[in-house]
Amino acid sequence: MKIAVVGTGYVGLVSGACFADVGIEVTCVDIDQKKIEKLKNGIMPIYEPGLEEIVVRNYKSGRLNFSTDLGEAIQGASVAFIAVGTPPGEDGSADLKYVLAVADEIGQKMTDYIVVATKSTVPVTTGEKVRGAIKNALDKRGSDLPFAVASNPEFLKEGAAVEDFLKPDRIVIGVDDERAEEIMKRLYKPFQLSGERIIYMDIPSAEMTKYAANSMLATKISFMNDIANLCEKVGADANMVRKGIGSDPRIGNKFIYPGVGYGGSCFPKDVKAIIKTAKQYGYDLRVLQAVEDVNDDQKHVLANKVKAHFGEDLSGMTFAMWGLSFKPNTDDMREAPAGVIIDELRAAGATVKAYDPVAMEEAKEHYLFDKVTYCNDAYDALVDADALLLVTEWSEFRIPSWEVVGKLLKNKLIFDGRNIYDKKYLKTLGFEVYNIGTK
Ligand SMILES: NC(=O)C1=CN([C@@H]2O[C@H](COP(=O)(O)OP(=O)(O)OC[C@H]3O[C@@H](n4cnc5c(N)ncnc54)[C@H](O)[C@@H]3O)[C@@H](O)[C@H]2O)C=CC1
Ligand SMILES: O=C(O)[C@H]1O[C@H](OP(=O)(O)OP(=O)(O)OC[C@H]2O[C@@H](n3ccc(=O)[nH]c3=O)[C@H](O)[C@@H]2O)[C@H](O)[C@@H](O)[C@@H]1O
Repeated sequence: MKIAVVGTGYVGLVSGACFADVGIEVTCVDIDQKKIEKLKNGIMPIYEPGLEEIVVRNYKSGRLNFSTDLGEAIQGASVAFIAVGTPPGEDGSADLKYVLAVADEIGQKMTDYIVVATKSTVPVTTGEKVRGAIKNALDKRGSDLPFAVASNPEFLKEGAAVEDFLKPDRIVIGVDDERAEEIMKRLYKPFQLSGERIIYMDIPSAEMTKYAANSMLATKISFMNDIANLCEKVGADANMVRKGIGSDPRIGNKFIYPGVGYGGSCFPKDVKAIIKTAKQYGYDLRVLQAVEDVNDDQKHVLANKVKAHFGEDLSGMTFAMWGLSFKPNTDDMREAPAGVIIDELRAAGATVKAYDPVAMEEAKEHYLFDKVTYCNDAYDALVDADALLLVTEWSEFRIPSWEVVGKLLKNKLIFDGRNIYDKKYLKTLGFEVYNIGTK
């Protein structure tokens, strides 16, 4: 079986490599020539654990190819996945220009029946727009080649993307064409090792499922951040409360970790987009508006604690920051809370020395530029700093040498934005620790 994956980013590259790994012939397509050249030379454009190994292995075996030529890639392919970005437009709605450009190009270049499956996160009705764009392009050619559209939203998490793709909780397929359903069933057979994991539904429901899933997860996080902030005020311990509620399977113990707010390329944009969709239909998603508001505020919580300790004016002060990426195990800086915290500290007159195990190049080139001093290692960031701010919970930050930390910092003072440090233990070592609602 042969497929094309158009858009070779976090989702397209991982999906393409994983499909190739189970024996499918895959061509990953991108308009970014440099990215394609890098991949052909075994250089990964993103950091994702386990990705390099399966990309290189499958490229060498010939099952995985990289190209900038969409027309060639879809020749003989049963499915063309659209996996390009859907960034927020100015009004918060998902910008579909990349998705529809690909649909148009497929319509221009297809030569046989093909299933065009949208993997990008797209609002309800996009399936119809994709169908329209392909049909339009075919009409312009005077062609009536048959095709089908499908919605196949992706649920992988960055930092665990390969694992998530190879062992999905579920595979959602929105489809309204029997032939297309059969093709998708065959394609996903290798991922169904234990039991039936495909959920078939109509296309709008599949599109909505993706937004509902991300919105629910974002809701859990904002809810817990709100509760943790209250815990702090009333003298309760958010860690204990988290354990206490998480043990109820109806609530579950995942995604209820308070912190400095959710970031990343998806929760912020998808929550905005679904709110916008609802507005277009005259409906107010009040819960999700609150989720977004709480998250916007939560990104300021750590800097506010710094100011509550030192005062509003931080002129001449230096802060060490451990972690820049929006979560561990990724170099992705999109909507990373670190950016908001850095801006706030700088606006109050402070300077920031930062260290992140993998995201510093990305931060330097695309997001933070020269807003911070980038350090060689975690300890280097502490030299002459007035306090340490833990922003991303990379494993290597969990058990540092407290003796060294205490010697390098000017004050034994820590602002722990992810609740990874034991406040009581550190107190015995002479550290003062502020965190998100735990004792
Ligand atoms: N990043 C993630 O963890 C997840 C993302 N998604 C969704 O998947 C979609 C893609 O997200 P990412 O992979 O993060 O985006 P990305 O920005 O990493 O990658 C998109 C790629 O598409 C390419 N592209 C743009 N226009 C093109 C065209 N006309 N032809 C060929 N290539 C083109 C870009 O050059 C880029 O390499 C988004 O809708 C996102 O919401 C869904 C689940 C997880
Ligand atoms: O649509 C997407 O792109 C993806 O969005 C999220 O994945 P991702 O953004 O990669 O990472 P998450 O692990 O979900 O973390 C998102 C943010 O929430 C924060 N978070 C997560 C969990 C938690 O308990 N507390 C918390 O603050 C993380 O620090 C991070 O900033 C979803 O988990 C994926 O299922 C989905 O496919």
